[in-house]
Amino acid sequence: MSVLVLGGAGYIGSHAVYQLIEEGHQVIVIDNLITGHKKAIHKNATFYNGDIRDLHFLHTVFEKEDIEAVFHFAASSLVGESMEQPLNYFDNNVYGTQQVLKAMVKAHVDKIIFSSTAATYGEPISIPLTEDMPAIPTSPYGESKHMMEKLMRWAEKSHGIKYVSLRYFNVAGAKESSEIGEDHHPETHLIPIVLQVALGQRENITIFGDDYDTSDGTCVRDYVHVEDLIDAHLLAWNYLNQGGNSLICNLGSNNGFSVKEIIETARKVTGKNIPIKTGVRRAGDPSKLIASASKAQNQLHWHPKRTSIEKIIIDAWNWHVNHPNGYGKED
Ligand SMILES: NC(=O)c1ccc[n+]([C@@H]2O[C@H](COP(=O)([O-])OP(=O)(O)OC[C@H]3O[C@@H](n4cnc5c(N)ncnc54)[C@H](O)[C@@H]3O)[C@@H](O)[C@H]2O)c1
Ligand SMILES: O=c1ccn([C@@H]2O[C@H](COP(=O)(O)OP(=O)(O)O[C@H]3O[C@H](CO)[C@H](O)[C@H](O)[C@H]3O)[C@@H](O)[C@H]2O)c(=O)[nH]1
Repeated sequence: MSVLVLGGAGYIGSHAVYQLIEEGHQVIVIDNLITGHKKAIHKNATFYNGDIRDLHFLHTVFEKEDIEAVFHFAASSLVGESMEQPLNYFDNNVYGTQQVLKAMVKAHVDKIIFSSTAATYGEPISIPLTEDMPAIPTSPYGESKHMMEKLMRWAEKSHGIKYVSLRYFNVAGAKESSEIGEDHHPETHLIPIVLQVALGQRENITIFGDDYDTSDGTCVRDYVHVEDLIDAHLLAWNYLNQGGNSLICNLGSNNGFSVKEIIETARKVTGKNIPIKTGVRRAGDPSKLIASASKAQNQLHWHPKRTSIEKIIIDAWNWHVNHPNGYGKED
């Protein structure tokens, strides 16, 4: 039997595909390559180029392949873009997931592991964030992910589909072997941008606000290594296979780093002087996001192994040095 990875050509999905194949699983990938890269897909995966909103296409894949579980990474995921194009975000993320669930019902596939986000919480009422805190998203992106969680809940009640919704905090790093890594156009995430400055591809990094109520005035985030994150997905799948109930879980480290601390660590790792500029706050940025990771530890037995911020930045740096133009030109 096979695992179906939706969005398996993207940054996080491609790491899931590699890890699943390395652990001996058969993998089917669906991706429309809107932000993903064909070259990021493991050569032993079976690839279908298509859109999760196309129900007829999904039925064809589910009929052809013997699928036992779905790992769902396919989504639009930029907070700022979602503020400008809210309806596109609901279309791709909510309608897309609805079609996936319909196809699963028809094909009698009853397990899904799904990418959610810390953006579902909105402004934190206290730190660290626990899963029982209210979800009051401040962007259409966060709202769309919260709606996806609600779709799952009702699909479980009526159709028995079990899910684990993993609320990622800030995902960073790359596969230790540097075969795959992060390549977004445009890039908006802090760590890859800082490393592009170190590589000489950008002149400086603009810090979005240094007047927050944090130790050095810059925003604090909880960074998780992409490979640790994928470990949690495999554990979540195992948990469902053992009869576990559907679950919503944070994936973070209980630990936060400020923007300035990230830049300082990147200077040490790369040995480069990374020039900074201080800019205004970015709309919608909460000052501090730190996860309580207790639920993932207790329920999934998730114990991340690559928690030092140096390790996360070293692996990201190795990817950038070995692939200065990312995946380069597509075939
Ligand atoms: N990167 C982060 O820090 C972060 C944090 C929280 C949650 N997430 C979530 O994790 C998931 C993966 O994020 P990522 O950073 O790898 O993003 P990404 O853009 O690199 O990957 C998404 C993949 O899904 C594909 N895709 C998008 N819409 C599709 C559709 N309609 N049909 C088929 N394929 C489609 C894209 O082509 C791409 O390959 C997303 O759901 C995102 O919301 C990411
Ligand atoms: O050029 C930059 C880019 C980012 N930042 C700052 O760096 C921090 C991290 O920003 P990222 O864009 O890397 O990440 P976000 O925290 O905004 O968001 C990420 O994590 C969230 C959950 O915590 C969501 O899931 C979202 O999808 C994902 O992109 C923020 O304070 C941001 O203001 C800068 O100062 N300059």
